[in-house]
Amino acid sequence: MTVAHILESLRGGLVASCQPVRGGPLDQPAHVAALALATLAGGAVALRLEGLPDLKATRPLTSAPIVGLVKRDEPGTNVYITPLLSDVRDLALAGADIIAFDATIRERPVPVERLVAAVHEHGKLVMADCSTFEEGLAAWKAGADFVGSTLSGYTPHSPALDGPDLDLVRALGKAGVRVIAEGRLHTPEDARAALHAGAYAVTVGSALTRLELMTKRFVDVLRDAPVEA
Ligand SMILES: CC(=O)N[C@H](C=O)[C@@H](O)[C@H](O)[C@H](O)COP(=O)(O)O
Repeated sequence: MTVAHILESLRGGLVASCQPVRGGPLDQPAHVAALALATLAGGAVALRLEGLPDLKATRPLTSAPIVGLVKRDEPGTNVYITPLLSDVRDLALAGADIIAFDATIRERPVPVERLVAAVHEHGKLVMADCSTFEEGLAAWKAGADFVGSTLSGYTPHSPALDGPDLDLVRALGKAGVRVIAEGRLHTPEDARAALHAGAYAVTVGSALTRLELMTKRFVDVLRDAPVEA
C-alpha cells in the first residue's frame, strides 16, 4: 500500500483499536482477528493492534491499514508503547503499515528521532502517541506522519479528563499537525466532535472492543438508578 493510499484511506475515518482486556475471554489472537474483521465490516477504515500475536493473526485477513504497537514493561522507564528499536523491527516485519510509539517527554531508552528514523527505514509510517501539545509538535517536527492524543491523561503532566482531550486535538490541528484523536472516545458524538476539532482520523478502542468495560458502564448506571417497575 502506498503512503498516499494510506493517508487517503484514513482521512475522516474510524480506526478501530482491537485490544481486548488482557487475560479476559476475548484475549486470543483468533478472537482479536474476528473483532478486527467485525469492525471493518462496520466501516472502520483501519485497525490498531497491540502485540505481535494479534498482528500476525489479523494481517493475512485484511488489506486495511494497520497501526501496530507493542506494550512492554521496560525497566527504568514508564514508556511502554513500542519503546525499543527491536519492537519497531518486529512490527514492521509482522506487517504493520503504521507503527505507533510513545513520543512523550518521559525518560526513554531510545530517542524519538531515532525511532522515527527506524520506522521510516522500514518503509512504514509513524504514529507518535503524545500527551501534550508540546510533545505532539516536537514529534511532528521530528518527522512523525501522525500524532495521536493517545497518552493525554496517562502521563503526570497531562490533564485527567473523563472524555477525550479535544483541546489537545484542536491545538495540534490548528498548528497544522496531522492529528489522530485517540483516548476515551466513548460515543459517535465524541468521534464527530473530534473531527470538528480538527482530527484527521479518530481511533476508538474500549467502546468497540473491550466488552467488559462497556458492559460495566451500563451496569454501573443501572445499579445507581431507582427501580420503578
Ligand atoms: C493509554 C494507552 O495505553 N492506550 C492504549 C493504546 O494503544 C490502548 O489501551 C487504548 O485502548 C487506545 O488508546 C484507545 O483508547 P480507548 O480505549 O480509550 O478508546
